[in-house]
Amino acid sequence: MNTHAQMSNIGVIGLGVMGKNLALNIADNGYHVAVFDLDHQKVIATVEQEQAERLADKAPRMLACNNISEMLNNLATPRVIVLSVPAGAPVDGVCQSLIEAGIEPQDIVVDTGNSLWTDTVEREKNYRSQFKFFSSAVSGGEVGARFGPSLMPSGDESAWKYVAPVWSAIAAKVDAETGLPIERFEPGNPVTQGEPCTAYIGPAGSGHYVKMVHNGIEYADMQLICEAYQLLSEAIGLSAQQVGDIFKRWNQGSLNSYLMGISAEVLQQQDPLTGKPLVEMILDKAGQKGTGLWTAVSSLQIGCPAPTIAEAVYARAVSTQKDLRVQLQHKLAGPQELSLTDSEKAEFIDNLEAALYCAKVSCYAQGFQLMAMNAKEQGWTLNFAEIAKIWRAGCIIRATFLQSITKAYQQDPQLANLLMADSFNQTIAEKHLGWRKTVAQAVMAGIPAPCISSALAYYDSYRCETLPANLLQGQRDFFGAHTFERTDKPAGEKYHLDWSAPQRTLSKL
Ligand SMILES: NC(=O)C1=CN([C@@H]2O[C@H](COP(=O)(O)OP(=O)(O)OC[C@H]3O[C@@H](n4cnc5c(N)ncnc54)[C@H](OP(=O)(O)O)[C@@H]3O)[C@@H](O)[C@H]2O)C=CC1
Ligand SMILES: O=C(CO)[C@H](O)[C@H](O)COP(=O)(O)O
Repeated sequence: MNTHAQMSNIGVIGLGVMGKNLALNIADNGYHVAVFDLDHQKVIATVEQEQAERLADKAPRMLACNNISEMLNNLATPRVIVLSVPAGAPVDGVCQSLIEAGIEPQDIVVDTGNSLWTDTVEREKNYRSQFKFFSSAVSGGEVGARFGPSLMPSGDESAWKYVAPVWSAIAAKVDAETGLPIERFEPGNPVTQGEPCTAYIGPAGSGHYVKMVHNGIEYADMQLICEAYQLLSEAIGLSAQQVGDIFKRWNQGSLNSYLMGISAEVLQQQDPLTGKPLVEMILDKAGQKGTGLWTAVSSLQIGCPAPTIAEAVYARAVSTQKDLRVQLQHKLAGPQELSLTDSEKAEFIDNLEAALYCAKVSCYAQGFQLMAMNAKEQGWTLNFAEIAKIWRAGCIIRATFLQSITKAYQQDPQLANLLMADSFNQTIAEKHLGWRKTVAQAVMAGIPAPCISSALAYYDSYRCETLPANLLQGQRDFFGAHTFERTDKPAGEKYHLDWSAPQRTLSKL
């Protein structure tokens, strides 16, 4: 990359939560960054933060731009411009401004937002003659963007070769042997050793698809933990503090994950206004920006079951219907509260730990299978061991567990489903009774656990050689002459029974 002293190496447009921190991270790694946002206060704040955090012996690395033309004029060529603006129309708005400001065909625009993957495919085609539209989905939130996110780049391979050194520098790092994150949260002192959590994913759109599924899994992972919280609170009456302690303990074992760790912290935070647990003062209406929904929609469109991800989206939807829940709470009959002895409570907690682990495997199995099926449809070759590897640090779903997924796909890159991997199905064999008891007790206590239970239904469905879809095909043939295949005849041969005729004759179509 050209590092002419007066020119910046990279431009960042959009200095919100992610863009500002990505810009600071890039500067920490020795690159000169030109920054722009519609809100000039954010430009000034970013430059001032770089100034405040920079070591005294270092030269400034952040250039404030008043407009996009100024940015283009101050970037070494070919120019690399990172977009960190909200997904949708703002991305095209900025691309249009870049065209008007004179961006050139060899320049590279990298969309790091949570764009819909099909939009990315279209943009790559639409902007091809004006510049190279590249994408690199990012996960890690504010802290990840600042000190090392997980990055999922895809698109033009020449663009990737050009930006790869920067991406490797700014990405989160893991220890190659253990797969554990190497973290340091010090401005001006980035982690330089270890394996970077970034890898070229594939053709345009594939990185955003993989990030979308990451977020779908994120939704399910979060909801699973929330269900555990509700079960521990309502079925056995633990306080938020006590649930936090259990989560901290689980976070030392096979359930270790960033989300488990932060959930414990949230549960144990005191409300500065009331002194009560903050979680009890937070309104139980969940927000969403769309990536979980897109994952569920994609699974339905492709016909790849991802019920736990879909249930996580529905759980957020039902949470927003607070008024209706308030009205119905006294109208709908429910069972009596569970009455458990101390030893039964201890067993309940152990079973729940097993249930969470098994449900997590089920949910990742759904996400990885979805990626595989869409990749097949799109003609992408995805490397699932690499995908699991780059999720081991930096991203929101980072977890020790991802090292086992990496190994499973390294052993068999063509694994049809994670449940086929012996490392997982053998562990589930040891734990599934706890999972089943948890679901049964949740049902008997009348406490909703849509993700824990749908993950079990998914698992059990794959244990069935025969599903009742035979009856379903019979129903379809009965009312709509939709035909059926027979178990004793070659696949593809269609049969129909004349249900309305007294003789009910069978015909081969
Ligand atoms: N927050 C997170 O944890 C994560 C977010 N993402 C994705 O990254 C992207 C950015 O997210 P985030 O930083 O949270 O969002 P923010 O809303 O915090 O920041 C977006 C910034 O872009 C600015 N902006 C909007 N339009 C333009 C434009 N045309 N030209 C210049 N600047 C513009 C906004 O300015 P203004 O406010 O004045 O409109 C704002 O400062 C989104 O796609 C998001 O989904 C991805 C991973 C994690
Ligand atoms: O991409 C992310 C992390 O990986 C974001 O945090 C995501 O925007 C969160 O999604 P939602 O607002 O729908 O919960």
